[in-house]
Amino acid sequence: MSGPVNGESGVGSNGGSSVDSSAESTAEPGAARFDLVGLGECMVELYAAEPLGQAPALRRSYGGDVLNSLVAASRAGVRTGFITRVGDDPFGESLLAAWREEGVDTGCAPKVHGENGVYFISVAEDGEREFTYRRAGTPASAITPGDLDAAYIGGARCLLLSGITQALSDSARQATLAAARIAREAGVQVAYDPNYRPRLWEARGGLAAARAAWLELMPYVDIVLPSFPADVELLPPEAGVSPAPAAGGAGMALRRFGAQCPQVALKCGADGCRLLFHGMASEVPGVRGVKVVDSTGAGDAWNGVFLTRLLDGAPPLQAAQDANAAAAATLAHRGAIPPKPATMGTDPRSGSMAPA
Ligand SMILES: O=C(O)C(=O)C[C@H](O)[C@H](O)COP(=O)(O)O
Repeated sequence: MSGPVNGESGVGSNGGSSVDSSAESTAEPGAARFDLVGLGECMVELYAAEPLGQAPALRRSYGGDVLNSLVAASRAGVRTGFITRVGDDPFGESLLAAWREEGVDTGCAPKVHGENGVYFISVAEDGEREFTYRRAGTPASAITPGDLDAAYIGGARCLLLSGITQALSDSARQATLAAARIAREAGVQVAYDPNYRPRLWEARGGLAAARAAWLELMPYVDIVLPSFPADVELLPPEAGVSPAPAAGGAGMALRRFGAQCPQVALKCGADGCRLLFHGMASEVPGVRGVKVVDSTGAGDAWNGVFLTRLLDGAPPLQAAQDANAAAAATLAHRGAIPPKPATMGTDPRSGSMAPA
């Protein structure tokens, strides 16, 4: 299965399933219960306009890469579900309520005993974010393959996985792999954002462990959604290629990711993104003139809208343009998830999305 990046719908397959209208698809879009389900952890999010150590008060929201993408996808009009575990502390119920309010199904997000993770956002002058985590031993990080419901995953058209979930614990890494296998078996497309977070991998074997987690998952991945240059580090070293992530630029990175997966969408921050779908390369410039308040969640919104548009049948180029607009809208707000009305129009299927 192949198609030009700016031509026919481009969600193909890495030797397995497909969610587009092509003949290989085993799951009829109409028959699926969900369009997009994701596995991960959502945390309580705390941030302030001032440097964290000087802020007299912090604002509370919530965020977690996969969940952020599901919210963006849900707002863009597809049916979503979140697979996780939620702590029964004072935040648990409000997390579940917030996700439901966004239209994200919580049927596979049981409330269990324990404390939910927390993360703090520090923002540099240019809007670039840094996270401080309090998430060791959280209920979500203790998820195991035994927590997965094969029918839930099999009832979706696409499954979104993340390297952050793999970094949480050994059982969460195994659950990520098990979910991918279930999806492959059921003919469900697998999308994967490697989202390399060195700080999360520190206690678990560092880059070598992160790379091993990436390598074990890739055979099941139909579409990979890395960021440049951060995620380039995960690629196995190549003879003659400098190990510096930015060496060779985004073009070289795209080629190297393309050697691992037939469909690559490489997010390049302010420069937009590059696509490599079945050998067809393309570049989509970012939205110009955006004042970056906080870059948190931009990549996740990008993933959610890109996948939504592909699931809608849009060509990858169009999907990427809409995803760039959604990411730009996110940059204008503090926190991972921007306020609902400011993000996009009420009828997302009717055309383009409007940045705030
Ligand atoms: O770091 C984690 O574990 C989280 O999930 C918290 C954040 O909400 C996302 O990381 C934001 O992701 P970006 O879209 O890449 O800014």
